Amino acid sequence: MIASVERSQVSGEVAVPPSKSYTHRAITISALGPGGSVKRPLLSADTRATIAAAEALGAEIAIEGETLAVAGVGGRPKTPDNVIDVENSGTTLRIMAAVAALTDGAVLTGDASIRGRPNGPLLKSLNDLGGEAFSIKRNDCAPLVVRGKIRGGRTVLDGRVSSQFLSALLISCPLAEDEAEIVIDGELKSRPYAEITLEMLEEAGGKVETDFERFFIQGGQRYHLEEYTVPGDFSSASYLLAAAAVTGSRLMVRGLRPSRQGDSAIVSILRDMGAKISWDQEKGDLVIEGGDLEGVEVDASLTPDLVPTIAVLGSLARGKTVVKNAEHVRHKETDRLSAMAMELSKMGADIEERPDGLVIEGGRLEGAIVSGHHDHRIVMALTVAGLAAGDTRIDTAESVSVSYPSFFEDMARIGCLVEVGG
Ligand SMILES: O=C(O)C1=C[C@@H](OP(=O)(O)O)[C@@H](O)[C@H](O)C1
Ligand SMILES: C=C(OP(=O)(O)O)C(=O)O
Repeated sequence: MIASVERSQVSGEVAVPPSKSYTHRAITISALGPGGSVKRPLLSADTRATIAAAEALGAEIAIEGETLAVAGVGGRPKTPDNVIDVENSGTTLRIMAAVAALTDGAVLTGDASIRGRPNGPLLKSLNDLGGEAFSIKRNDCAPLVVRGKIRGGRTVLDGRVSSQFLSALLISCPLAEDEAEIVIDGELKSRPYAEITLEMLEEAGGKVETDFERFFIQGGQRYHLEEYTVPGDFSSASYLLAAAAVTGSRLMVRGLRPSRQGDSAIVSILRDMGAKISWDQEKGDLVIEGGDLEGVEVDASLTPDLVPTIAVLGSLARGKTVVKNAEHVRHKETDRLSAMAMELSKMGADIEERPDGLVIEGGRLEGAIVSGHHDHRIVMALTVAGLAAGDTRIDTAESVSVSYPSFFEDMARIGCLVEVGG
């Protein structure tokens, strides 16, 4: 589908969708215990893939209005009858591969993007912990074959590629028989996502001891996540906030309470760039007023999903914006450093791709025909660019369903001139 965006202002108020990362974890951890209810979950393509995978592993999950009623497996996931298709969701692939390593085994695969994303460190660790796991094509990518059962033991995990490998092991190891020790090699990228995993495990009674270099996990644990309400998503919020910032508009964004989500850094990044922000943290209401923006330097190690948004903000700000420490942003739905450099260049941006980031000399953007690369975050970021530039067409717009299915409806409701069709 093509999204056509015209120059426009935004106004009024909008509520952010629920967090994708918390929803994945709430479903999985609830499904691994006796079950319970997950309230206000994000229902998107990625989280539906997690629901389907949890069902394949023996849980029963019913969507009842704004709640998921989960009947769990009580610590013993069952061997799936069929291949698990995670579609476009890296989080689902990594977490469910480790959960499948508690069963007799499974085959996991997904769409073309998933079949190009790396899993080497996770496969190594599952083998170190007593399981058997390999990539059919021997390229570390899906299709993956996982055979049980991990028992425990010690493994060294490369932290530089994705935190999802660690999150996956943190969720599965407590249910294995013996104690496990995970030692992180190199800088742990995207650490806040591992912190979200630990927070959710703690909610469910799971215990992990760590100084973030080593993780000690007792075996034979059980989870119980009786009821959990999913918080708002700061990565999704970044597009709404950026839309106000680049168009000089005033917007109230609701559903944003302080959170472990690393992407809550979007608030301080926008402040640093010169946007006026007032935030009632208790209510979760944030009011932003855009205007002239200044370039910033951002270390994206902890916040990879903000990079497309920051690239657009930097292209429209005065002066230089530098994004660094973002090598891992190349291993997402697409290589997002290369995709953003390519597409924003078509809109007239002065943007240079570096091995670990982007250097942008801000200025104006012009309308153009651009590609969303089948990547939800590229599509949403380019929509924001189109709001400032006008006359912009973005292909593969349907991919917003991965994390923010009502994105275009929400944008239209706050005044964005956008039409989706074809
Ligand atoms: O665990 C998670 O929920 C996620 C972890 C991050 O990935 P990496 O750890 O691979 O950087 C992030 O980019 C992704 O959108 C969601
Ligand atoms: C990279 C993302 O998710 P995942 O890794 O789950 O595909 C994302 O949502 O930007």
